Amino acid sequence: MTLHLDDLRVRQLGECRYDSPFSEMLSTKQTSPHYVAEGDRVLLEDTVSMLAGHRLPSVQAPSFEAAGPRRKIYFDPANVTAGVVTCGGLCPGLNNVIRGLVQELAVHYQVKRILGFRNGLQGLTAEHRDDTVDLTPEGVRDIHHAGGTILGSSRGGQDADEMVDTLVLRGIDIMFVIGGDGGMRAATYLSNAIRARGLDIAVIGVPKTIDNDLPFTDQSFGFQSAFAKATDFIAAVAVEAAASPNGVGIVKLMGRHSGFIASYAALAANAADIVLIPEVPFALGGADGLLAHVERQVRAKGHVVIVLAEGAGQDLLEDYGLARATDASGNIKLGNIGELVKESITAHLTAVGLTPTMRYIDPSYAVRSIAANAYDSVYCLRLAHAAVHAAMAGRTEAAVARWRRRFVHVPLSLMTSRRNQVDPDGDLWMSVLETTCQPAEFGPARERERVRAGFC
Ligand SMILES: Nc1ncnc2c1ncn2[C@@H]1O[C@H](COP(=O)(O)OP(=O)(O)OP(=O)(O)O)[C@@H](O)[C@H]1O
Ligand SMILES: O=P(O)(O)OC[C@H]1O[C@](O)(CO)[C@@H](O)[C@@H]1O
Ligand SMILES: [Mg+2]
Repeated sequence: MTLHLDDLRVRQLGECRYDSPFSEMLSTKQTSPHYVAEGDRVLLEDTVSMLAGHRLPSVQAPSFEAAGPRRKIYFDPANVTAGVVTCGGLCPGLNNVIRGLVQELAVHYQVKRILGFRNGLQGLTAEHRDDTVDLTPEGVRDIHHAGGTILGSSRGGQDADEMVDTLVLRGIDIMFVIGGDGGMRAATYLSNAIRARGLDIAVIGVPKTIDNDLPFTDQSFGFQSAFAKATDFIAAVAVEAAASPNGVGIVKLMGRHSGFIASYAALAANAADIVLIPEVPFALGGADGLLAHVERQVRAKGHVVIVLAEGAGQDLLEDYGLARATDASGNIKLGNIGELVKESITAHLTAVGLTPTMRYIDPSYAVRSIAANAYDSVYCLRLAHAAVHAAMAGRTEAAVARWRRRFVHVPLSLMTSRRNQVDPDGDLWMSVLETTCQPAEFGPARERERVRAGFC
């Protein structure tokens, strides 16, 4: 997919006529390594060869609008009502983002009315639209200490027109949607329905997901907290496996289509012998298969530690005739690859006279339900600030993201245009291979979905 400058332009509701509370502060600011001035842009690509590939002067090369406060804003803060919703799976930092949005809106822009819709997009249906929470700086003061979301979340589709009716009936001018790929898709549908009716409502997405599977963002918030927590479980399993005869430690982590949590947690723990992720298919049997490698590890070291993402090896489960079902949001329900790997290893090692001591942990919800760590807390707060500035300046159908360290506005359509995955040819996976010393492939090289490293 070749992206052009126009693909990266963000929609604006209209001319900015009101003075921003940040006007004075911005008057002397210029672009620096630590700041992108209003009107400047952030390049999509960051290598000389990728940039040169466009054969364009840098001002015409694909670039994102920089996020941040503007001197002039679109909405009159005195007349603004903002709405907030959190949707999809839990993720560390949801409460931090809610708190950041409320504080920025209320304290700096003096917005008086902020409504929290409950239980995800369900809260925007006719049935639930009046059951909102009034969000105030006092009310959200301490919420960032807790995991989850004070607003609740859910999966499952809602009618876009019904949701727009809710926004109109509740007088919403700005809607913040905090969600993953599904949430960004929902925000896009909502925006399309708003645009079709010619309404003056801004929709700003704040991308979240512990899977880190959203594109055009360096990392999604909560990811770092989640993989840090996962590291504890790998360390525990490694200790158990090392202290047991023929010890086999397995940790199954979330990661539906993307193995970022498994990869990062394995690198952080630096105790795994094998990492299995959805992006790299593997075979169980055969001289080069997973089971033979596990056997070699147990013979050589006396134990083995495996970290696997829940989405790994789903093709193997299909061989077992597993039906493909979907959840309420249309996401594929995965088969339990952890159980298959565990059972297969137990059977194999027993058959070769190495009866294993199995230590299997599936800490999924324990990893994503925690509060944000210090790094994510800062990140969430800054994303929230960027989201409020974007909305007050009349940007819409856009998400805020950090791209190559800078905060930027990304068109919603782009956020759902592809999936961020571990590139088997990229340097993250190379680090995993360097650390685990596992072979690049288990079994005959299989056809794998190519992950594109660049955008052109
Ligand atoms: N194509 C779509 N059109 C409209 N709404 C959608 C679409 N896809 C998802 N949604 C809605 O967005 C909400 C969140 O989606 P989903 O449950 O997939 O979680 P998510 O936002 O992807 O978060 P995560 O991946 O972190 O769990 C759900 O209410 C879902 O129905
Ligand atoms: O059990 P739930 O809520 O459907 O969530 C499970 C999914 O949510 C995620 O955490 C995020 O999409 C995935 O890693 C996982 O497959
Ligand atoms: Mg999702």
